[in-house]
Amino acid sequence: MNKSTKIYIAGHRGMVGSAIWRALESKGYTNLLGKSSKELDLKNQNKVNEFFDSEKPDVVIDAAARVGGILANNDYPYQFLMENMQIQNNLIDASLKADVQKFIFLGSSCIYPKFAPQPLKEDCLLTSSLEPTNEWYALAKITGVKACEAIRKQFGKDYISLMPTNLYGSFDNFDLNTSHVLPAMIRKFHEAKNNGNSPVTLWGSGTPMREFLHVEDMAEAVVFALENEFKDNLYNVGTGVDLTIKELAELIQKIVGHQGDIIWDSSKPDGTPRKLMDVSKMTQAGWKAKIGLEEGIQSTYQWFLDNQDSIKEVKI
Ligand SMILES: NC(=O)C1=CN([C@@H]2O[C@H](COP(=O)(O)OP(=O)(O)OC[C@H]3O[C@@H](n4cnc5c(N)ncnc54)[C@H](OP(=O)(O)O)[C@@H]3O)[C@@H](O)[C@H]2O)C=CC1
Ligand SMILES: C[C@H]1O[C@H](OP(=O)(O)OP(=O)(O)OC[C@H]2O[C@@H](n3cnc4c(=O)[nH]c(N)nc43)[C@H](O)[C@@H]2O)[C@@H](O)[C@@H](O)C1=O
Repeated sequence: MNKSTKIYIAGHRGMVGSAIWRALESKGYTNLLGKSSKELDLKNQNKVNEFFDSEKPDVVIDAAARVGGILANNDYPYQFLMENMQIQNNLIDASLKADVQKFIFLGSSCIYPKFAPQPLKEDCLLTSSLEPTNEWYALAKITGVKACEAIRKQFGKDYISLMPTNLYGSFDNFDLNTSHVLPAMIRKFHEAKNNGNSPVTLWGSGTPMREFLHVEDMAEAVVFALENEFKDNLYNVGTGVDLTIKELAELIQKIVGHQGDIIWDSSKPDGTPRKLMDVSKMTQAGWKAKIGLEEGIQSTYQWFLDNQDSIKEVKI
């Protein structure tokens, strides 16, 4: 890919989009384009079409979405379904009309069925029913994958979908109602440590298993996908390693240095029991994750400490 290629990163202020921006900049890409949601609401089809008409990007990376943890997904099904479909439909359709040559769509591991065989292979998509806490978000993401696949099939364009596992890192959302588990645990253990090692309440049973990928690894995967032509439309992106939520809690408790009790609140949902990615397609393509979980949590905790006054708290 030419370093002056015009690349539009939708969602460039988010955790993933900003990491992609930094990764591209550090590799010498000079023609990056981004708009905040205030400057361009991607739910507005007319505005999106006007933006594509005037800017004419060569490449589009879609890291814009309504994103949240298990509770936000469960409590706001309409926003997670509709906003995500609106954003991605407008971006994908405008890209096709504007003759964008390469489009990278970011989905999520929750597109796969709740009880699919582990590790999750790309071809288990649509083989059985979804996890109820996030089926709305998953359905939106599945339609995004299928729209890119349809364009690939019908128009022969290089539109691909990457399915990240659970992500974490700097610029994450630390709002305790809407965040994912890893930033929530960092904040809860940190605040409890500073409160005389008071007990920390976590959600569910602690038995579900999750796989975590550092956002800088995710950004590297996107750059890899940008610079290489993939033969297929759908690729999982993860580490291929998971752990229980209880093990994650003990690791974060150790890193933060909290010494109190952990209480498990069984009134909160567990979600899917396990969603470990089969990452062999990406490995065969030539990409693999580099940042270990303990190292990644340590640097994320350090980032949290350095940015406590300005941490992001997403409200819905
Ligand atoms: N975080 C995770 O664990 C995972 C994330 N993903 C996927 O990665 C992608 C990025 O997620 P992440 O970075 O974590 O999310 P963030 O919430 O950090 O960022 C999302 C970005 O989307 C933008 N956005 C949202 N709505 C609109 C809108 N209506 N118009 C314009 N822009 C909008 C926001 O822009 P602004 O800041 O300007 O408001 C924001 O910068 C998403 O597709 C998500 O589904 C997949 C798996 C796991
Ligand atoms: C990325 C992914 O993210 C979501 O799926 P999820 O993995 O279930 O989400 P999560 O990170 O919020 O929780 C993981 C596990 O952790 C437990 N848990 C314990 N204590 C806290 C806690 O304090 N906060 C949160 N959020 N979870 C907690 C929680 O009960 C669950 O068992 C989907 O939105 C989905 O759409 C999606 O794509």
